[in-house]
Amino acid sequence: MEHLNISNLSAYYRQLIVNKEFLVKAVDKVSLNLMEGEVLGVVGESGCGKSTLARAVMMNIIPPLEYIGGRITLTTRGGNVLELNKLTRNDLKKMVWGKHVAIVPQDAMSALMPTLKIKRIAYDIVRSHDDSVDYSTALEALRNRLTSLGLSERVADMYPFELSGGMGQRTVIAMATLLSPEVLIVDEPTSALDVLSQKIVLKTLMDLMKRKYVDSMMFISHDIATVRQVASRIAVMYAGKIVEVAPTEEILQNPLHPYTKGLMESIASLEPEVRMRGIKYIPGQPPSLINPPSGCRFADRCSYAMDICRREEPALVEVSPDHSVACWLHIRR
Ligand SMILES: Nc1ncnc2c1ncn2[C@@H]1O[C@H](COP(=O)(O)OP(=O)(O)OP(=O)(O)O)[C@@H](O)[C@H]1O
Repeated sequence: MEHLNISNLSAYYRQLIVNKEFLVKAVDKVSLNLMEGEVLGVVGESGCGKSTLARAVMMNIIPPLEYIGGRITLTTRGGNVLELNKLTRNDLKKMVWGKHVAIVPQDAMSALMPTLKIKRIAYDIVRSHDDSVDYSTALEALRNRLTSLGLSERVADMYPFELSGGMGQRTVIAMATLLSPEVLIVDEPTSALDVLSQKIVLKTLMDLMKRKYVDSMMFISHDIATVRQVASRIAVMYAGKIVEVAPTEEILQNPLHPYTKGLMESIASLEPEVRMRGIKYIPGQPPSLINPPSGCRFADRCSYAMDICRREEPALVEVSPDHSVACWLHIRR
């Protein structure tokens, strides 16, 4: 079953620079889908639009971000189809967020109210999606969820600052998925953690899938080495666009887009700095998203660039089963 279908999604930031308005095309005509049982990794370097994509998929559009166009459909376990881009913010809050699609944003832990205990925060989260739930039901659900994910139920009585980085992240994940949504989006869930905590958080995420607390996951990270451990498919994002999507092993063994190739080479590097930054192997910078080039956005950094690459934008095309790429080297004209 396809839980999420994203088609031609665009979301731009409206920015005022010296009294002149500009649009930052952070997510530009992105199409992706998410199947039941899969973890889709979304990778790309800092600033390519990953967090904006997460917000746009949820339709959590707050100025200066604007929804420009595209369709996001979510199919529930019961087979209902919700078109998220057609719902009001209030409907999304009541009917969709937390219940059918949840997000653990970047730095989620630091966004929690430090003066409230975890149980109170969890109750507020549940109530914002379903105001018929009473406090003791929510608390029992939280305790059960914490223990089934290997956390002590005592966590419920703690304040956010009492939790270590890894434990805090696992608690945030448990709270975000308390209502067992079909889709979970996690944005850089392990970036700020030490290696051991990273492993434990990844295990918690996999446990969520195994126990069917969530049915599918979008795992956003700049770090392919982490993504490859959990994702069944990987989508590579560059300058607001998806440039390649394929099953994890396929994209690791046979990357087609020159940008993806650069990213893959970086995983093999012995230098931690190169592994972290990913794209150091490819000279140059990504283009400005205010006025991106009209052809392929990677053309200026690409050693294979041809005339057409600077003239026309390549569409994301399936070149072999399940393997799509947006690159003129691989698209038949
Ligand atoms: N509030 C904002 N106003 C204007 N531009 C923004 C705003 N937030 C982000 N951007 C721009 O949108 C683009 C995409 O940013 P986004 O945070 O989605 O990227 P990212 O891939 O998630 O990067 P990172 O991993 O560093 O968070 C960047 O060029 C960024 O500068």
